[in-house]
Amino acid sequence: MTVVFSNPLPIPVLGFCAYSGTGKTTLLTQLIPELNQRGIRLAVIKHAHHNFDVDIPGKDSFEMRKAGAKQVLVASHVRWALMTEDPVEDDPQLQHLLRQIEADKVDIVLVEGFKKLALPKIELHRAAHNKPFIHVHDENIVAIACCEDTQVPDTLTRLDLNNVQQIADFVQQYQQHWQAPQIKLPICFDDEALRDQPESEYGISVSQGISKVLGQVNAINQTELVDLVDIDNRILAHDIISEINVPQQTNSAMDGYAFAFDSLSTAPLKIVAEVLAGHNYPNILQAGEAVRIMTGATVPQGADTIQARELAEESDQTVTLLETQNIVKGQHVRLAGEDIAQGEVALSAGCRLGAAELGLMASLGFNRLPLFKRPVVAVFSTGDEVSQPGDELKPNCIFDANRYTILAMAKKLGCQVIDLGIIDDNEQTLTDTLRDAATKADIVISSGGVSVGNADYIKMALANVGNTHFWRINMRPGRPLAVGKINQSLFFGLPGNPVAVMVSFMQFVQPAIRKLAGEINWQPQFIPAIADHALRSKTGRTEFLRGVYSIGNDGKIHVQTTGAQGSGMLNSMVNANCLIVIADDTATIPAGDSVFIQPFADLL
Ligand SMILES: Nc1nc2c(c(=O)[nH]1)N[C@H]1C(S)=C(S)[C@@H](COP(=O)(O)OP(=O)(O)OC[C@H]3O[C@@H](n4cnc5c(N)ncnc54)[C@H](O)[C@@H]3O)O[C@H]1N2
Ligand code: MOO
Repeated sequence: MTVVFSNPLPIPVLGFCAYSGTGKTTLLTQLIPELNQRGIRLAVIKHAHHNFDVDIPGKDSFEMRKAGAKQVLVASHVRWALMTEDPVEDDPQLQHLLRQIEADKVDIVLVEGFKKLALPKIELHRAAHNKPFIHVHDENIVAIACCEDTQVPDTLTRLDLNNVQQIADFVQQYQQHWQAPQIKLPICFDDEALRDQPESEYGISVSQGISKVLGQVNAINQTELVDLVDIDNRILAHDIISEINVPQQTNSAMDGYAFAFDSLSTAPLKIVAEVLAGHNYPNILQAGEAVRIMTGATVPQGADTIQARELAEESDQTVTLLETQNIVKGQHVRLAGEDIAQGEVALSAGCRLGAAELGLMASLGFNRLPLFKRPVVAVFSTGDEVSQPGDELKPNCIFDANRYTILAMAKKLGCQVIDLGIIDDNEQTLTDTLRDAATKADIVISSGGVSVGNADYIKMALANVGNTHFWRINMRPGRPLAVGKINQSLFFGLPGNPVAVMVSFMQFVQPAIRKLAGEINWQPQFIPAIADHALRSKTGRTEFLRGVYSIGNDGKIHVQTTGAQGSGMLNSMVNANCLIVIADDTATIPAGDSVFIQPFADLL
C-alpha cells in the first residue's frame, strides 16, 4: 500500500527503491557524478533505519548537541550542516525533510528509501536475488532498472541496471520535462464549465452552486449619471475615454534644475530663470543653460533632464551639478500623457469605482459618471424564536442577528437595502411578503426555514409566488440553500445559523450581486497560507473555517483557526479576518502545510 505524498518543492523529486542488496547506493554514487557532469545539481535524501550520527565525539558541535541542544548548525565557508534531534516513533516525514532542502540550489532531489510513499520512483531489480517486483503493487514506479532477461510490462520504461549512462539519460529527461502540478484552487469559478453538471442526490459542490446561481442572474442594464462625490463603491456603465493627456505637460518630479543632458560637459550651467508649478519658461533653453524648477512645473523646451536641488550647488546665477557620473538622461522628468494618454480608455465598463478610480476620473476632469443602477436588496428574517433587538428577549427566543449581517454585507457591496424586519412564520404572511418584496427589490434575501424542520413555511410560500430550487451544498457551514426567481427578482433563502448565513452570502450571494450590478472580471481571492496547526475536514465537502492570518517571523502568511467552529457562533466571525477554505478532496491539512484563505477585506 502506498501513502499519499505531495511534493512541497518547485523542483522534481525522484525516488529509487529496491530490496536491500540490489545495489542502490552503488548505483547512486555512480549516477551522481554522471549527472553532475551534465550540469544537474542534485540533493539526496537517504532514509536510515538506525540511530546514525554524522558528528564525531570530541568535536564542539557533537558536545553541544550531547549537552542538550535540540538543533546544532555547524558552518564553515565550505559547507554547513544542521543536526536536529527529532526522536519520533514512526518514519520521518519526507515532506518535512524536503522543506529543509534549498530548492534554489538544486535541480532535482533523489530519494533513497521511503518505499511506501506515493512518489515517482525508479525500481531497481536484480533477477539473481529472486525478490518480488515492487511495481506490481506500486503504481508510482515510472521505470525499472533490471537485468537483460527480466520481463517488464510495456507500460514501464525499461533501463539497464548496469548502464549508468542510460539511467542518467532517464533522470535528466525526467528533470527537464517535469512540470510543477498546476495550482488547484479549492473552488472553481468557471461559470460556464460547471453549470450543466448533474446534481447528485447527496448535494452539489460549492463550485456547482456558484455557477447555478450565476446562471439565474442577468446584469442590470439601467444606467444613471452620478456626481463623483456621491459615488461609493458603484459600477461604471460605459468605458471612459480620456480627453486629455495626464499629465498635461511634461513636468518635473523634483525641486531642482532642468537642463539638456548634452550640456553636462559645459558645466557650470547658467541659470536663466526660475519656473514654479503652474508656470512655464517662454523661451527655448540653450546649450549651457539651466532653469531653477519646482516639482510639478513644466519642463522648458530644450531641457530633458532634472537634477535634484540637494545634488547641485548654486552661486552667482550659475549651478554646478554634483555626482554628474550618476546623472541619467531624462531623469526626474514626467512625460506628458505618461499616466494616461489622450484618447486612451482610462476605465472600462464594469469596473468597480473605489478611491483610486475616483481620483483618476477626477484627474481627467470628469465630475459625473455613467453608472449602472444600484441593485436593490430586500432582507427579512423568519422564525417564531427570532426577536427584534431592542425589544425584551422572550423565553426560548434569540435576537435577530442575520438581518444585520446581511444588510451590512449588501451595503458594503454598494447595494441599496430595504429592511423588511422579522416576518411571522406562517404561509400567508410569508407569501404576501415575498410577492411584495419582489416588486421593490432586485434581490430578496431571507434567513432560516430552508432545512427540513416542520415549521419551515418559506418553502410553501415560495412555491406560491415563484420558482425556486432547494440545494444541499456539500459544504460546512451553510449546507441548505434556496435560490430562485420571483418574477424578475432573484431570491436567496439562506440557512438560519448565523455563521452559515455569512459564509453562504460570501460564496453565493456576493458573486450574484456583483454580476447583477454589472461588475466584470471579479473572482474570489484565494491566498496560500501556512497552517500553524493541523486542520480537519471531511472529503466530499468544502470546509470554511474561521481563521486569523498574520505575517510570521519567516515573512510568510500563517493562519490559525479562531477555535470552536459552531455555525451559530458569530464570535468566531468577529475574531476572524479570513475564511480558511479546505477543498472537498482533502480531509486533513497537516501543521506546516499550505492552505488557501479568503481574507474578508472587501466584505466585512
Ligand atoms: N434534520 C436536519 N436538520 C438540520 C439539517 C439537516 O440537513 N437535517 N441541517 C442543519 C443545518 S446545516 C442548518 S444551517 C440549519 C438550517 O436550518 P434552517 O435554515 O431551516 O434554519 P432554522 O432552523 O430556522 O434556524 C437554524 C438556527 O439558526 C437560528 N436563527 C434563525 N434565524 C436567525 C436570525 N435571524 N438570527 C440569529 N439566529 C437565527 C435559529 O434559532 C436556529 O438555531 O438546519 C440544521 N438542521
Ligand atoms: O449550514 Mo449549517 O450551519 O452547516 O450547520
